[in-house]
Amino acid sequence: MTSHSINRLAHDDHDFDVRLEAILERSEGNDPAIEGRVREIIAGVRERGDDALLEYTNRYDRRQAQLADLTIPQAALTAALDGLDAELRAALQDAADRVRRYHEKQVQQSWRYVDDDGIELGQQVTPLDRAGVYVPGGKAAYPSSVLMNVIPARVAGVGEVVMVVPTPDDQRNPLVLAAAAIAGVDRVFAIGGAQAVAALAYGTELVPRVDKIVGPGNAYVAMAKRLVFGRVGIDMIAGPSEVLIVADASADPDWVAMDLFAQAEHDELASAILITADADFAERVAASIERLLPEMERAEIIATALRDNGAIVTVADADAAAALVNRMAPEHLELALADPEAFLPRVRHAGAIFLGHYSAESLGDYCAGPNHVLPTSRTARFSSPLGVYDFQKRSSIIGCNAAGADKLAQTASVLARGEGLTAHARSAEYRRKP
Ligand SMILES: NC(=O)c1ccc[n+]([C@@H]2O[C@H](COP(=O)([O-])OP(=O)(O)OC[C@H]3O[C@@H](n4cnc5c(N)ncnc54)[C@H](O)[C@@H]3O)[C@@H](O)[C@H]2O)c1
Ligand SMILES: N[C@H](CO)Cc1c[nH]c[nH+]1
Ligand SMILES: [Zn+2]
Repeated sequence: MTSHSINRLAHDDHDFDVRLEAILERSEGNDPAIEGRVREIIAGVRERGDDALLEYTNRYDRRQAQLADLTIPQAALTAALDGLDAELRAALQDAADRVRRYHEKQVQQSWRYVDDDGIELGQQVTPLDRAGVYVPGGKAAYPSSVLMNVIPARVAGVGEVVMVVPTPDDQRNPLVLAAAAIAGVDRVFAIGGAQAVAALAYGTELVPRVDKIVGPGNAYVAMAKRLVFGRVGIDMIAGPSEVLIVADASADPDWVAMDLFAQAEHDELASAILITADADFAERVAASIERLLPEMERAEIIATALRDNGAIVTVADADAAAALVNRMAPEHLELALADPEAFLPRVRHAGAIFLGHYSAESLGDYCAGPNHVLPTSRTARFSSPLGVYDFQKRSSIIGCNAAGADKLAQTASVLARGEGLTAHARSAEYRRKP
């Protein structure tokens, strides 16, 4: 064992399952203490509106704000964009263009058809009236998350896009504001955490109530979204970042180590796991980790994340690797393999899949085009990347003529009487031919 920085597991260890589950669970964020605090914050905002919003903002973001400071005016967004260094502005614009082009392919259209009985059926697609976008900002600023959240909403045709972003220590991030200008946000509030989610869900005098809240965030944000779901829609639970890399000896150990670091540097709760069937390659990645870690600017965060939620797992073969991938249902899956296409059909659960040595997750995080807001904590088993479809709703369309209604009413009245619902039955029977 050359590595002290990351957990080492072998699939045939007697305690493999227990250790793996412990590692995976740690980053799931189901801490009862967090739930208790978030419930309190939500109740505070519901009951005391802006007073509570301001109080929690000053407490948790270490601010000395007045209520007026919680609104970031459009002029500040434009000024941030105008003040941006040319290279940064071009990069933001390039990323925005790529993200828009990808998401335009996701637009769902309304459709209709006439069935054999002359009944017109269909689905009408409409955008949300108002969406709330959470942009994380506690430990790092995420202009890329502004683009990833707002552009699909705009492509869907959402009426109003309201963005919230925490502003710790009263420091606004100009790149985040510039991204909001490029993406076309309608209103921005300098608030974050559970209090921002509660304000968007219930509305306060300052913050308008939205129909759906989207966007990633830390354990407080994820818990708040869970708790307001039903009152408003939510996209998914997108918590701390995760990467799972399946690699063989054709991969460069330094590239693999850096890709693990890239997600570990987000957060102490981030998860970074390598699976390989090559024990010698596992040793080489472990050595790369030891050598490269001290060079990292965020070495402390990376070291904690690797120690708590990181692992190098050695398995017998590709079948065992595939079974583990689907069990972990990772947010990001890198297939750093000589033949990634051969492995791809085995993958059933993953938020985003990166094929081959050149498809680094970091490229997808910023600018490849697909969304970087992805299901975490194994929710890729039932949930998908954020997309235009999250901002569109569907209404069913049913249009009967007299002949079609006569046909349907026969079936409907029989079933309604079977259910003992006579008003339903008679309503249907009125539509029958005399
Ligand atoms: N899945 C994705 O697409 C994606 C993208 C970017 C970032 N992320 C993840 O988002 C997360 C961002 O987390 P972050 O912390 O940097 O920013 P954040 O905006 O999610 O959280 C900051 C807020 O947390 C609240 N908070 C912090 N400590 C608290 C406490 N003790 N009690 C109550 N509230 C508290 C504060 O209100 C603060 O405003 C990271 O885990 C990162 O991995 C995910
Ligand atoms: N890896 C994060 C979650 O998908 C996205 C991100 C933003 N900036 C850098 N990375
Ligand atoms: Zn990232």
